Amino acid sequence: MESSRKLFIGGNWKSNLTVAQVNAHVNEVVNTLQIDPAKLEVLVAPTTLHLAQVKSILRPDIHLSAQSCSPENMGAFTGEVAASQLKDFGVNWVLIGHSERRSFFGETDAVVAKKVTLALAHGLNIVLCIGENLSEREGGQTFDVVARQLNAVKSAVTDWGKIVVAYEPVWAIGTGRNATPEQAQEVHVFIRRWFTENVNADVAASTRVIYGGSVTDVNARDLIGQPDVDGFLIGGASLKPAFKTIVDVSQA
Ligand SMILES: O=C[C@H](O)COP(=O)(O)O
Repeated sequence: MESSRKLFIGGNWKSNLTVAQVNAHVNEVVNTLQIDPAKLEVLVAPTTLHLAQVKSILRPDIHLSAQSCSPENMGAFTGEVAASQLKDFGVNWVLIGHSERRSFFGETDAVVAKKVTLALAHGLNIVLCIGENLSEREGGQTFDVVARQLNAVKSAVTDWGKIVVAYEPVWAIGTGRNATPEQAQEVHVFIRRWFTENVNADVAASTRVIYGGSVTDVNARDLIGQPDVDGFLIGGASLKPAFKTIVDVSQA
């Protein structure tokens, strides 16, 4: 990355870790990260069940995030946690639109937009996840899919300053097959152009666009070297000591 945008690295723990493992990982890895606050913001997203535990031990300079929020306000919605409840509890970030929510739990673009509306209404910051699946990439539809997913939230977003966009090609998530630096850069440039054409040049220049999909301590350096890759959303490697190495090489 070569810009005035501050780097952003998120660890999405997905549906992983026990209570004991959460304690060990926060104490031994997350809380020992070396973070230059002028250069980098770091976020961790444990399961909803572990938010309280992590909140009680996490370093205050690291953002705590939920992995999802309800598309509805508080009320009779069994199993859901409302954006207002996250905010009330002291969680200021939420991941929205992750491909696992979209593909395994049927979250449509419309549901994603409802969540974005409520999250912003209640003052949350959002990591908005977008990206194409393998057949869409092979069919040459990557830009169409990414544009469709951005168009779906456009009218819901009242403040792009509260949003980090995570480009996560589905075919790269958890597969060990990361996008090449050139593939990531190409889509990030497209996303920035979408901002120029659909929002404005300031938002295009200032919005962080991070990459997710099989990021490791081995490939992070090359990916972060791309001018429009502003950081990472990391799944598997965020559960390991490799997270520390990724943070280190990204700031170097
Ligand atoms: O949210 C994170 C992404 O799904 C990437 O997961 P991964 O690093 O395990 O491929």
